[in-house]
Amino acid sequence: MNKEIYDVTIIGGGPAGLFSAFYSGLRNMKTKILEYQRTLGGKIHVYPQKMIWDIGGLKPATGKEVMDNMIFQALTFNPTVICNEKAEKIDKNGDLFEVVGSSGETHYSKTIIIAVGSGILQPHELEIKGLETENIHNLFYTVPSLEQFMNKTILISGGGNAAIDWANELEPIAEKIYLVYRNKDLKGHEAQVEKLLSSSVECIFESQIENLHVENNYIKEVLLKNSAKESLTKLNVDALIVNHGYIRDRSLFDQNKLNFDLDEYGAVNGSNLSETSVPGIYAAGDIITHSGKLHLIAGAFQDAALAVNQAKKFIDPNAKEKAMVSSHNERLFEKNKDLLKEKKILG
Ligand SMILES: Cc1cc2nc3c(=O)[nH]c(=O)nc-3n(C[C@H](O)[C@H](O)[C@H](O)COP(=O)(O)OP(=O)(O)OC[C@H]3O[C@@H](n4cnc5c(N)ncnc54)[C@H](O)[C@@H]3O)c2cc1C
Repeated sequence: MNKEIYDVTIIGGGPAGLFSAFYSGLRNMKTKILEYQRTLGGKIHVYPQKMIWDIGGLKPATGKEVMDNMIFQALTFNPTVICNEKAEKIDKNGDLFEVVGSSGETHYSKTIIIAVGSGILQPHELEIKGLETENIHNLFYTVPSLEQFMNKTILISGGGNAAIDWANELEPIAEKIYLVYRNKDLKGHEAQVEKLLSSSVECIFESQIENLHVENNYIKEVLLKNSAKESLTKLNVDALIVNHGYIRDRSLFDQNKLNFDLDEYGAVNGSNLSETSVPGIYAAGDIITHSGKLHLIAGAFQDAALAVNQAKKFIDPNAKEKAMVSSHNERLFEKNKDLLKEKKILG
């Protein structure tokens, strides 16, 4: 059997995995990315139309714009990308790591970067006794585009950050927004909660969805039950958006034959150089916790560059500690010439 061996296999194609792929290319490493979802981008797929302000040097951009740029950058050095592939377990055989994927394929690698974020995220689905909800066309678990909700009457169910953010973002364009939450106090960031409570969004607290009236696979009416008063209210809606949190699949660590040091929440206890407790395996992004951890995209980038530098040294102890800055990096010389010509700086 022909075993294709990679210098680094990156598990997860979100911000941490994507920047790891760019950086490992910069360091001339043969790179593979494994991603469970159909497409790269990670959890930014949950908020493609939210504005992101806190990435250094970048103008405010939507999640989708940031994601597209990160994917473009990650592909600079042509890594092998395998989507629809869940990494199910990691073993070690001699000097090589073996990642077993859901396709049945084994991926061979000298080092690994774990960039699985909070794991594979699946939304908690709405459960109504006796009702199949799968084929309902106007029931949503994410907001793929704001436009489709223009001038619509929308009910949002949930009281966490995502539900509150969606309500705030849809408020200026929707006809009417209701937000229903089973508790009294919303759980989101203070500023966003304040914004919501002073907006036209009608909040219905201590209430939950009791039933849906569905015609031809479209919800026409939602029945809400108030748990304090035991009363029922009917709402006519054009769309229902549900955010009741996510199921996080971190089964990659279930067998944990390699003895990863994990914290009580299942995150990898690592060093602030992105090392895990297993030599040759590094971690980056939301999955790793260390004393300098920054749970932002910018923090994922820093973890990723450090993880790649450590992986490079693991394979070749004589390798330089870090890559040359990109403006001097020899792998970019030719590309730089073309870009400078495009910008008419070079003739
Ligand atoms: C609503 C919301 C708004 C946010 N806003 C901002 C913001 O404005 N600015 C900011 O800096 N940050 C923001 N964040 C945080 C930011 O999105 C995360 O810090 C960042 O996505 C972490 O990147 P990651 O690559 O570590 O993980 P993720 O983005 O979660 O990517 C992990 C990837 O790994 C894949 N994966 C998981 N397990 C496996 C497996 N076993 N096999 C194969 N693939 C697997 C997943 O499918 C996923 O694609 C926000 C987060 C949320 C939820």
